[in-house]
Formats: sequence, structure tokens, C-alpha cells
Amino acid sequence: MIRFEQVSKVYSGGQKALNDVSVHLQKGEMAFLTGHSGAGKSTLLKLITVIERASAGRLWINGHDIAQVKPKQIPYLRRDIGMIFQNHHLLMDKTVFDNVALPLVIEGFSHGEIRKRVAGALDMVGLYGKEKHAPIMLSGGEQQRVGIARAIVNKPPLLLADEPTGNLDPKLSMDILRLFETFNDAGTSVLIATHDLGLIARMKYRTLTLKQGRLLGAQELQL
Ligand SMILES: Nc1ncnc2c1ncn2[C@@H]1O[C@H](COP(=O)(O)OP(=O)(O)OP(=O)(O)O)[C@@H](O)[C@H]1O
Repeated sequence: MIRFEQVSKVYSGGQKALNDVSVHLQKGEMAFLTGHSGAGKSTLLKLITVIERASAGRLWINGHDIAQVKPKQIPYLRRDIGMIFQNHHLLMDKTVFDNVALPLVIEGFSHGEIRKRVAGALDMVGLYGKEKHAPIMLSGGEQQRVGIARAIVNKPPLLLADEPTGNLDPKLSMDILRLFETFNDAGTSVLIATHDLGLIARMKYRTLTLKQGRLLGAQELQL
């Protein structure tokens, strides 16, 4: 699903972000990614979504050897990855329906299929009936759920979340985590980058810890 072999990333200004990272997230696995500010968490997610390319080493995402992926193939690769952000990146001048429908519109689904799938996704995140609302009319937790519905509406095999609970109180954070668990129970692989060690401690999942670009305990983590 996600396999890194001795991956390093040095940005063009010479900033070393990842150093010799080897890790394997199996199909159907859910894991946390943590580490101090600047440890390399966002860089690791950017390599998975091919926003950035590795400087050394090899990586495979959903079976694709990223070194072989040409720029025009990247949008197709990203369709199989649901991305969830701390600030959810919603289009505030569009309805909830339009926001969630966006990935399906881009993929060219029929109108009927889009309606069905958007309703299903909103149902899963507990927002059924809010299709016509503007995101601004929703609470922070509900807005985050719209972002999650958009990420899962085309049923990607892999979900990546970058600080998904950063703006939420502990109860809402736990609710969001439980939501990820339901997707994981249905077979989706999930990788969640977070600073929230309290949240991690309450869950039973594997934790990948980065420190200054290195993965701690990488030997035990390799499968
Ligand atoms: N586009 C970039 N150009 C140059 N250096 C960068 C770039 N993006 C990140 N870095 C550097 O790479 C290192 C890792 O950054 P990264 O954003 O991956 O860390 P992070 O663990 O996600 O941090 P945070 O928790 O603060 O978001 C940092 O030293 C950062 O300054």
C-alpha cells in the first residue's frame, strides 16, 4: 500500500527533511505518524501524494513505483488517495453537496451517480440532510466531516490525514478518529499525521515517529 525503502528528501535550498526512511504500511492498516515540528511529517505525506519527489531511495504507493510515474499520470494516482487537512480546504462559496461532489465531477460521473454517492458519503459522516447548507453555516467539527466526506466519496483505498483534529476539542477529535476507524474496518488503509499524543495513546494503532527526518525504531516497524 505504502512502501518506503531508504527514502531521503533534501529540498532545493539544501534543507534535509527525510533521512533514510524505510517503512511499510500494509493494505488495510491504520497508523499514526508523529514527531516534533519540522520532523518531516508533511514531507512524508507530500512524497506519498507526489507533491514532492524523493531525493534518494524508492517508494511504492498503491502498487505504483513512484520513480516510474510521469507527471501526467499523477492526477490518476491521486484519485486513489483521499486527503484530509486540518483546515479542510472547503470551497466556502459552494454548498456542502458541491464540495463533496467535486472529486466525482472531476472523474466524470453521471449526475444520478453523483447524487447517490454524495448522499452515501454524507450519511457515513453523520451529515445526511445538510447537502444544501453552506459550509459557513456548520460548526468546525461538521466542516471537518464535510472534508472527510469529500475525501472518501470516490472510495479510495488509502486515506491520508494531516492534523485532522488540530482545531477540534478532545470529544470531537475522538469522534473523528472513530470515523476513520469505520473506514478502516471497511478495508481502507489510513495514515494520520498528528501532534496529539493524548489521542494516539487512547488508540491501539501503530505509531510511526519521526525525529529530525529519521524514523525511530524503523527496524521493528518494517514488515
Ligand atoms: N518546500 C520546502 N522548502 C524547503 N524546506 C522545506 C520545505 N518544506 C519543508 N521544509 C523543511 O523540511 C523540514 C521538514 O518539514 P515538514 O514540513 O515536513 O515537517 P513537519 O513534521 O510536517 O512539521 P510541522 O509539524 O511543523 O508541520 C523542516 O526543516 C522544514 O523547514
